[in-house]
Amino acid sequence: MSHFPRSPPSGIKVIIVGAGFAGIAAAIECDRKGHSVTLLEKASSIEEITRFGDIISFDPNGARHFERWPGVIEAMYKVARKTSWLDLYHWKGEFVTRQSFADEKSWGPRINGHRGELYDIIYQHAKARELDIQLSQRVTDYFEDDEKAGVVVNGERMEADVVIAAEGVRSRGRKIVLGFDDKPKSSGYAVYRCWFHGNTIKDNALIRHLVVNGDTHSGFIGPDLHFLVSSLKNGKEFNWVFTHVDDGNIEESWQFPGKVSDCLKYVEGWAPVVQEIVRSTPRDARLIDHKLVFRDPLPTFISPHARIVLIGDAAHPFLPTSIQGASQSIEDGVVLASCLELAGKKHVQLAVKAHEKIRYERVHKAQAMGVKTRERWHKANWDEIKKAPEAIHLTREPWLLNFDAEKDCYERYEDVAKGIEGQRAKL
Ligand SMILES: Cc1cc2nc3c(=O)[nH]c(=O)nc-3n(C[C@H](O)[C@H](O)[C@H](O)COP(=O)(O)OP(=O)(O)OC[C@H]3O[C@@H](n4cnc5c(N)ncnc54)[C@H](O)[C@@H]3O)c2cc1C
Repeated sequence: MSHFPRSPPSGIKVIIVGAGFAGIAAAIECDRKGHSVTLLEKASSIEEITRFGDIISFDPNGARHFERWPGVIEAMYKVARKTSWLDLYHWKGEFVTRQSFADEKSWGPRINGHRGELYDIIYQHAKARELDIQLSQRVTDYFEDDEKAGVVVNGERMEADVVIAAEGVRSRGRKIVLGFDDKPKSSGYAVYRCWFHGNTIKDNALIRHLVVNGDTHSGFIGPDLHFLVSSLKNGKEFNWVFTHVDDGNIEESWQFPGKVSDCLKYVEGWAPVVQEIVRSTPRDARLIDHKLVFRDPLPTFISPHARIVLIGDAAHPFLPTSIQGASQSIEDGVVLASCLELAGKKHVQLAVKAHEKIRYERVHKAQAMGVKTRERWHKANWDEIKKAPEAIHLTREPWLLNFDAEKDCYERYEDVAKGIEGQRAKL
């Protein structure tokens, strides 16, 4: 048993499928709340999980939970970007506005950094907690009845009180929850993403300012495209991403290679700085073209017997412009673990139903914000923006960001649970 603070054992056995941010956060939170956890991940090594990806963002509503995992937030601060602003430019290069996030300090920490590095910090914490994390475990099926739930993994059945399906956008858990196979659709957008050493451009007169003045964070907004650039670790590392209209061919993978020549076509006529950033991408840099999938909001996150729960991208994939995908996936684990703690082993199904009630509306409200920001950016009316530049600021609302999912759950659980029981009594 690890030395980290932990509630008394609840006797609740939880299987979690997928050790992405949603799964690993749920595992840590379940451990904190005294549940017994097995985390199954199909990747065969931690390197396989951390190898892919680039910039990822946790807003205060997500990152505040890292403060409760000893040592995690301190380690993250060392590798995270140290900016408290976003500089926004017209696509031809004219500076428009600086959005400051400094006032949000009291809402909690903001963490923006390399997905692999941040993940590794959480993973090491999970290991230090002595969690049962099993790699090379590809779950192929789910089952449940009124008494238990389980998974089929490597041909074997494994059972628990609750199963959490956290396998990302291609979740197999969706089938048992929805009752049918829900195929992803193209969102009509894709993202080119790239990360390389800041040194590569430190002698390039046109763009060196992006890496020789400490950390930076800028966005260039144009018709149907936005281009975000940032530097971290005092300019030692550099990354750019841009969302663009896509042909609808969904290759739902983070490994689809992109080409600089293709990227340049999208930014033809854009500010010389933007074109130079793309042109300067080293040949050996990891440049990927990630097709964004669209999924209709699910009618439910939980299975008919309320013993299997979808969390993270499996339940609700987010657009990058929402900047909430990762944070909401952390909130999911926090709320589910808390509901199970408050309900106790005898009322696991009530806990699962309460989790859904607590999460459903908030998650969908947050999802809708990503669409709004993308529309405001891609269809910007520049005459109007000249008069009121803050019209292209990211929407930063306290209901979403100044929010403690654990506290909220502790406060609301009893009422929510009573509501569910009341409804059942009426049937
Ligand atoms: C490789 C990768 C790179 C990414 N890079 C970025 C990025 O750079 N920036 C960004 O903003 N977002 C990125 N994302 C998405 C981001 O991590 C998620 O949107 C968000 O963090 C929610 O995470 P999640 O845990 O729900 O899903 P995911 O992060 O997709 O994690 C799902 C996990 O489940 C595992 N899994 C899937 N199927 C099974 C199965 N049948 N059995 C067992 N395990 C299974 C997967 O291997 C994966 O580890 C990336 C996702 C992945 C998988």
